Amino acid sequence: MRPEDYITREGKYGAHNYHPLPVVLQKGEGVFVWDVEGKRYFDFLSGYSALSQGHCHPKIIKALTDQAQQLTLVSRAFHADVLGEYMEFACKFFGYDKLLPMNTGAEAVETALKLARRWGYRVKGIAPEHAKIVVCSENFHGRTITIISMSTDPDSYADFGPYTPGFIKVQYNNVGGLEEALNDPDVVGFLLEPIQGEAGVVVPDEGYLRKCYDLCRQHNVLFIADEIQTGIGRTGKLLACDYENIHPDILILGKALSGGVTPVSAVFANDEIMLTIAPGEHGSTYGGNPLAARVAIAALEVVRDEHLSENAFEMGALFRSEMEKIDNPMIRQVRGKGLLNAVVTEPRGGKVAWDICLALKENGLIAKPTHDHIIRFTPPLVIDRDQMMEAVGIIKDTFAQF
Ligand SMILES: Cc1ncc(COP(=O)(O)O)c(CNc2cccc(C(=O)O)c2)c1O
Repeated sequence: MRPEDYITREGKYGAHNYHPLPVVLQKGEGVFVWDVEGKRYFDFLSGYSALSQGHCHPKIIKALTDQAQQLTLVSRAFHADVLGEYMEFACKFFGYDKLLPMNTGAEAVETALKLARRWGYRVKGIAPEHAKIVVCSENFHGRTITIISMSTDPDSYADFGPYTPGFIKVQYNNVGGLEEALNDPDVVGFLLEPIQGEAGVVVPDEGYLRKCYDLCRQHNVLFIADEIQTGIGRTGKLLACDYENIHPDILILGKALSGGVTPVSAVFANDEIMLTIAPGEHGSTYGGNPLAARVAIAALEVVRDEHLSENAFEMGALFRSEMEKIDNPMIRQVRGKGLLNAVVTEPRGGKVAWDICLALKENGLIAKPTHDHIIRFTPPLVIDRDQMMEAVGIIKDTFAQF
């Protein structure tokens, strides 16, 4: 089959809920993927930061295949030997009393919202049905109806109403907006991304996170960090919150928690919050399944043992310094932290970011625009200096074509 035949078949039998770049991938290893015709590409999207450990990392794949021949699922009706091992390992890894295991990021975000509301009623003492959660403009936390009820992006929420109530929207990176919102005594939590991923790698001002955290402390409001995209080494620290020495009351992780091998997400909190949910009040069929548990342990061990946070910090600095050398009127800004970076482009001569991504693909590197004009560059954190310089060369040569 030709690549276009694969694409046609997907379009014939699949929902049209994505607009992928016209490339059909068949194999992945480390920072590279190969298409059905055997052409190699640098993967500079990494499954939107899920593949931080690289494609098909041998240690994670071994954990998957070993466990797959042992025990894959028992449901939570029974115990499984590896679940407690994973819970202890991950809780100590991130410094929390407990975790609640789920599968997708959206499920973990929904879980965090339920924990915050439940804590608000049972601990803070908010009147029933009155709990409110503050969220940020241009947020992206997933695609469920409650989550898009928090969104300020019409592409996410239009014609999916009626919407879930109980959210106050404030301007991201604006401490005053949060301060005003926290005057409402019914607020139980503040949910944010430490760096906004889908908004186009929007990095808030230095000190923003710390000021918000301190305001939440002053008002007995839970600081809820969605680190699904920024977490687990992506920004050059284990968590983006580490840049400002903040320990979120509720931490939400997903994506790289399983190294892109199987859906694994988790919500971390200490007992005062986590134990407000009693047996039978929340969960999921696959949440915490033995396969997920074994894979997640391996994925975190890779981040630790291969020093991926530190590598992301160094390679990210190299990437941004090289990008800033490109003298091209289409480049308006280069921004990011660690290996969560983006190039903000300007349309020129009828060409836009999509055209640049098509040309990058032809030159052996795949990346995708977000919001039309922002190209996100997020390679696996295992990328080494030589690979980074080769990829930067492709990007420079491509911009030279525009
Ligand atoms: C910060 C953040 N929070 C929550 C989610 C939702 O995770 P799940 O997708 O696993 O439910 C994300 C997801 N991030 C993300 C980024 C780009 C595309 C897509 C997509 O839905 O195709 C998702 C995310 O980036």
